[in-house]
Amino acid sequence: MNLAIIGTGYVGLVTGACMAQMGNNVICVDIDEQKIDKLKKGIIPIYEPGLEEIVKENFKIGTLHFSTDIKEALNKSEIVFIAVGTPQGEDGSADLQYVLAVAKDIGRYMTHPLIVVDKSTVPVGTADKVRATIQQELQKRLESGEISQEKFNELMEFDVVSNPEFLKEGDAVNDFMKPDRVVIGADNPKSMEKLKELYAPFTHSHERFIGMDIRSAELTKYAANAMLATKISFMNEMARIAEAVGADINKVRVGIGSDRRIGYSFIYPGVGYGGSCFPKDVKALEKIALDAGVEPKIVKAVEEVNRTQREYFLSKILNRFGENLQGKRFAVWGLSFKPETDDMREAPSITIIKALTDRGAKIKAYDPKAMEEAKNFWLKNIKNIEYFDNKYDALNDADAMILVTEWKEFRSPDFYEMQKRLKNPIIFDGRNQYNKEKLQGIGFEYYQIGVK
Ligand SMILES: NC(=O)C1=CN([C@@H]2O[C@H](COP(=O)(O)OP(=O)(O)OC[C@H]3O[C@@H](n4cnc5c(N)ncnc54)[C@H](O)[C@@H]3O)[C@@H](O)[C@H]2O)C=CC1
Ligand SMILES: O=C(O)[C@H]1O[C@H](OP(=O)(O)OP(=O)(O)OC[C@H]2O[C@@H](n3ccc(=O)[nH]c3=O)[C@H](O)[C@@H]2O)[C@H](O)[C@@H](O)[C@@H]1O
Repeated sequence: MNLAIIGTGYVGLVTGACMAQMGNNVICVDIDEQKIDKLKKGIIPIYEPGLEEIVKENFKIGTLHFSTDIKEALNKSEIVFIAVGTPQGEDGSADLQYVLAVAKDIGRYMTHPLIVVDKSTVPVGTADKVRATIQQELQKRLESGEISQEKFNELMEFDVVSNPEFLKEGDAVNDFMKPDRVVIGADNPKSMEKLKELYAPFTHSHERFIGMDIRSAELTKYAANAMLATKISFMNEMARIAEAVGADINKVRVGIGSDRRIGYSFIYPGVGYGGSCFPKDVKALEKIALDAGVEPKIVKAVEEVNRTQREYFLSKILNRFGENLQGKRFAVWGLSFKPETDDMREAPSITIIKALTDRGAKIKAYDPKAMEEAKNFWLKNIKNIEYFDNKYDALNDADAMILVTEWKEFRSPDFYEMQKRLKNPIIFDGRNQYNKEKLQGIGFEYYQIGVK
């Protein structure tokens, strides 16, 4: 099929590349000219495992195109995906300005009735707003004489469908290619059939294809993210309880995860969830509920536990070194919000590094992929930070090492090399990566989450 994907970020680029890989003809559109120029030169603006290969391959064979011209892209397509950002607005709700700007463009430039698929995470009722925005633009075109009544009637056959995306960064291509499910919210059976056909190669059988009404599909996305965030906050609260009563959260995790009704995934305690989605989506769901007159007690608590989890981790460092950190140096391993990505949005490392440098500490940072992002943007205003190309070099003369992101290369480091480099053999592990007995046995002072 001929597809246009509007917004070439984490979701748009992965969707475009994977759709092209399955034999569709795809045009990826973005308003960011630099991004599109880079992509045309084969430079992938984000780090996402496996993405570069399929982008280059499909670009080369001509199934994947990049453009800043939405008009032309709409002209050549039968389905258009909206995959632009929906950041947190001032009152906590999702900011729809980018989605509605695309809807406006669609109404303005559509030359035949399109199926408009909303892939961005949006509040319940947004599909209606997208539909209304497109209709308004068509009406204007009719009134100005740009299109005839006949053409207007034809264009009004367009449809809006909800298709929330569930991929996670760091494994996005895999998630898109082999999804647990594809959710489509559509009122029109013809659009539902079309989307079923488009997604058939990804869902193999139709069992993974879940069709529903639009509002349920929109809410499904928030419910999924909030449920995953709830699991994490629950475990972070449990970790604090475990530590207070002298239990070991690592053992408790295995003890409960073995119950298939609970499962092992998303029950890893840590420094709190970050990233571009959980924080904003939990907040947006809270707003959706309040606007609908429902008090979202669990959702609020999930957010509160997450916020205070970073403080709980920080307090371990402050209890050990005191509130005044003048003259102290800390090596930080891991800056991105999770492994296998260079994304720094809402990364716990930002809060932790700011809190330490505000108290006078110097930071020696290392991350396998996110250092450029950190240096040029997210940690740009922090003076007392130095970046190293090697995880061991960051340790030299540091008072302690702080592990914030659990990249694979941190899993089994050379502890003797670490001891040689560090001023004090002290580790604050925000992701429970190591064995306490083993580390203590070789002379480390080791602090982790949920273990005294
Ligand atoms: N990042 C993720 O892992 C996931 C994100 N989502 C949702 O998908 C949506 C997109 O997220 P990301 O890909 O992370 O965002 P992003 O910020 O990486 O990319 C958005 C892109 O849209 C472009 N854009 C903005 N306005 C435009 C316009 N009028 N025309 C064309 N392009 C425009 C921006 O320049 C940017 O390149 C959000 O609603 C997010 O909540 C859903 C699932 C996973
Ligand atoms: O809507 C979205 O954008 C996406 O949000 C998350 O994906 P993502 O944020 O990319 O990454 P996750 O693997 O979910 O991690 C989110 C945060 O939770 C933390 N986490 C995760 C799992 C866990 O057990 N413990 C934990 O602290 C991670 O460190 C990270 O900071 C969801 O997993 C995706 O399904 C969803 O599509």
